[in-house]
Amino acid sequence: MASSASISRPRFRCFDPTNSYPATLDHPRYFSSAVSPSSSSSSSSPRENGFRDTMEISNNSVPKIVTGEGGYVLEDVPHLVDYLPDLPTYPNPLQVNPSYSVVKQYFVNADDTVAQKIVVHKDSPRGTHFRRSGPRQKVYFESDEVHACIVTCGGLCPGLNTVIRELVCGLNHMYHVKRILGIEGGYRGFYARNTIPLTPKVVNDIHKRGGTILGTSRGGHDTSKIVDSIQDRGINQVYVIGGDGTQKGAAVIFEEIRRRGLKVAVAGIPKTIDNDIPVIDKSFGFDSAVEEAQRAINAAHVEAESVENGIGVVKLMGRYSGFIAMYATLASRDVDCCLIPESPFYLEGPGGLYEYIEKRLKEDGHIVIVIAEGAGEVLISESLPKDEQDASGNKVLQDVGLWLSENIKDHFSKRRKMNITLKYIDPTYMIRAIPGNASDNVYCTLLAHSAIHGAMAGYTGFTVGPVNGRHAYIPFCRVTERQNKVVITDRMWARLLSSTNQPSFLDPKVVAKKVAETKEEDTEAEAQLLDGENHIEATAAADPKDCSG
Ligand SMILES: Nc1ncnc2c1ncn2[C@@H]1O[C@H](COP(=O)(O)OP(=O)(O)OP(=O)(O)O)[C@@H](O)[C@H]1O
Ligand SMILES: O=P(O)(O)OC[C@H]1O[C@](O)(CO)[C@@H](O)[C@@H]1O
Ligand SMILES: [Mg+2]
Repeated sequence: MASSASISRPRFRCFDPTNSYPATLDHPRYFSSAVSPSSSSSSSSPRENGFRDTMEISNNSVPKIVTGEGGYVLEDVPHLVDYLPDLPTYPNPLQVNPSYSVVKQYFVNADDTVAQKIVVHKDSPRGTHFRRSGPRQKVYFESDEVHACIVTCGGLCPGLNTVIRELVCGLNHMYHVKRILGIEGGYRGFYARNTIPLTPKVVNDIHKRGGTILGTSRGGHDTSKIVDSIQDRGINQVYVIGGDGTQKGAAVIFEEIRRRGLKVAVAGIPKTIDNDIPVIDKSFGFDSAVEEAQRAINAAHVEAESVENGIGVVKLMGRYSGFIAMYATLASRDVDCCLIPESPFYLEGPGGLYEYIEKRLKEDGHIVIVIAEGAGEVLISESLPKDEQDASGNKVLQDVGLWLSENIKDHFSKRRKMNITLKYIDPTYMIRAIPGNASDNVYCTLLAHSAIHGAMAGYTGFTVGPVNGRHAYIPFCRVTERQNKVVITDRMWARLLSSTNQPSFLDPKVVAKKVAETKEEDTEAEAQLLDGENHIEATAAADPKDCSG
């Protein structure tokens, strides 16, 4: 837990195993939450800079927490020397790379950490930080020793091929790595499929294509078979691209690798079109999806306004999080109603959806509704109960767009005897299959490079991603412990409501309850809103979470 900076304790130095100089965090306490700071079970390993007594690292994979003055907390990521203390280091080849050696301060300072909260009050604690990503002076792999592999898992997402390309080119161009394997067909490909040798030439123009050249899958995560395959093939850097399930799978692989004492770095690159991964500012592919969704919304609008009482319904992806629907709605300005999983709605009666549709039809002659695929889950499962799961254990959702369209037609044609024309558009898989747009492609480069620099520097068991605009290494557990969701008591959702003029579908008592719940449980969600708004009053405690369980 964050301790008061006023407590007097010895001045320690924070060890960064990848720089030749010690970091100088004031009064940090370097410990694992499972091992008391006074225990010294695993800290006696010699380090090349001689700082072996300045820290304690657990043999167990538990959060590495450094606390400092003013409520400063660093949630650090594992490093290979945590369990392989005698690893040699090498100068980073970028030191003599003509492109990079001229860049002032190209190497990341050992003390650099990235704050999770950037809106603070005068007396608020400094709060949680993550290790800043980027190249280190020293690396733990020689270039010709590296045997990397890349795997893509879960659903498709714009930009997947760009990340693959940038990993291959980055490893090759920056670190002269020649041996890179593509694992075909997701996790199961480690033990059930062939591998593809990846070179810059092979991946040269794959960023122009949607999907993943490696293929993907759900399910099939057999940890020991996967780690056997890694060990048998002599792979020592594993780059895993995928969503929350994939990052959980990567965490288990990392644990097994650590248990076997292998010199293998495991780096996760978060992929989620739904933007449901927490901590990071946003996920790659999200901007592309929002942009592509405009075409479907535009079509729905054109259809709806061309006929009498025209209703356009567009379904967008978002199993548990309505970010795509919310941002596509805000961007389009043609949408009259946006329905997302986080905001329950109802159809009948005063303040309900039917009443609102009728009002819009009377006033404007048409209405466009955007619905996220996970919205109205309670309503739909009441009328069409179904309990199916995909191979990864995710609930298979019914087609809420179709369900809503049928219900609207039924209500207005049969019960209200109104002549309506409804067009339902489901562009979900068309959106998911496009290549990344320009901004996502640049973002993918940064993610890939962060992952490469981290693995080369010996970090492992981490996910990369921007936190308040600065790229950081985030422990797996922090991105898998919960899902990122739209906070409907936040200003962004209020902006949407004021832009569409739709009812909130919530009575004031429910809103008050939501506000209370948000403050209690979901303090971090607010810290990484896409527009960068923070609610520090809800996060003042800044306690590091033990997400080891
Ligand atoms: N708890 C877990 N432990 C180990 N492996 C897991 C776990 N959850 C999911 N996986 C594995 O991760 C892979 C991807 O999971 P999943 O299908 O849920 O997609 P995802 O990564 O969450 O992406 P998407 O955003 O498309 O859903 C699958 O191969 C699955 O078996
Ligand atoms: O049809 P699939 O491959 O199961 O994917 C559908 C799911 O994948 C996602 O796009 C996440 O990748 C969800 O929005 C959606 O529910
Ligand atoms: Mg998932």
